[in-house]
Amino acid sequence: MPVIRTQSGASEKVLESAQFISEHSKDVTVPAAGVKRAAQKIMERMKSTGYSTAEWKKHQLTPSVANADAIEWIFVVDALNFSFWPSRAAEHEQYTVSLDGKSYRGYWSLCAAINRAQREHIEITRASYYAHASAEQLAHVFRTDDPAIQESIPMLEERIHVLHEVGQVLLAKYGGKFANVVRQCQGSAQMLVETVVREFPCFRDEHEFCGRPVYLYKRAQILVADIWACFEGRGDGLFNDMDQITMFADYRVPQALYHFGALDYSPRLLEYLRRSEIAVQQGDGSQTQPPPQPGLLPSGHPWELEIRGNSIWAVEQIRRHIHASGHSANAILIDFYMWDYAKEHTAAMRTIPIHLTRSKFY
Ligand SMILES: Nc1nc2c(c(CN[C@H]3C=C[C@H](O)[C@@H]3O)cn2[C@@H]2O[C@H](COP(=O)(O)O)[C@@H](O)[C@H]2O)c(=O)[nH]1
Repeated sequence: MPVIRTQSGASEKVLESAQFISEHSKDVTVPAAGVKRAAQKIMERMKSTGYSTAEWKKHQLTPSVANADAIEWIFVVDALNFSFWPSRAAEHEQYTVSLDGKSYRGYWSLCAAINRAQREHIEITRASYYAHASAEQLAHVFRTDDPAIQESIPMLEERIHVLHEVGQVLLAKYGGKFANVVRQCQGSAQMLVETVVREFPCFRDEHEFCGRPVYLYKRAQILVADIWACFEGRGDGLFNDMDQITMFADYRVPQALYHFGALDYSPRLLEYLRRSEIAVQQGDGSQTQPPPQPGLLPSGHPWELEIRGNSIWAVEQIRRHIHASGHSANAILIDFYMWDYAKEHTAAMRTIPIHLTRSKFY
């Protein structure tokens, strides 16, 4: 019997936070013309490719079978699914993992590292392993192809802490299996998001904006969405309230939204981001321009929250426009499409600066 929700669920808190951020933003807006352009592009794509959850398992790195092992794989990946942003500009210096003759960077390098470990008979998706694995063992799992030229996986210490934290909770309370957490939520995506942020602190993507708490819950929502997509909305992936899940406020989809004109930045924010990017790219100290304020945009900075909150709000406006045009698409499929678009059009996206904060939240 599916759970009937009463108080506002986690994703409703996210959408309400996004609206509040958008209404109180000074440097980021959601232009209606860009929303319309993006909605039309997405509807064209959905008509031509029939974009659906079936796409999820087609990638060579995602599980090809929807079963209990896939849930544990998704949980470990989404617990670590943050901040692959390189600190140097040269692509060949970015953290890279190769598998079956292909090299992967960014999010896919994480998936490749997990799959490589499994090939090496390291039980990286078992809580009994990662809850207590040593820093050396995990540094080996997330090693680069070539430490001589490539930087290490960003934020390795945070990733080790995250694995220990989530693994020990799973062992103590859920028999070591995230599948048990899923099944306890009886088909409610909202309950699962709430349970994840309650039980696993590293998923608590919560901040303060204009003096009040705001909730973004990017990784907790993408975790639920990946399970839903992997199982194509059936079995353990059957949730009765998936349409409440919002866009996942990462650092790629904002680029695609800006590219479509569904997100716009003030001149001063754009100038800051561009200078920060130059500062980061010339990280060897030979900076031709004075660096912006000391350090980069700190995590939780109003500008970072304006970009993330308006991204969620922009996707919601796109979803409403698609719905008003007589088509249906939830925020998840719109998000997946925008993320894949950003990855396919990397060159075009490169001209669009993003906030360069590294954070374990996204
Ligand atoms: N909003 C949103 N953010 C997403 C994803 C995904 C992967 N999902 C795909 C996997 C299977 C399905 O086919 C999905 O399409 C990763 N990320 C985020 O991007 C950032 C990494 O970027 P780069 O450094 O360029 O690889 C990082 O914050 C990561 O958390 C998504 O779907 N939506």
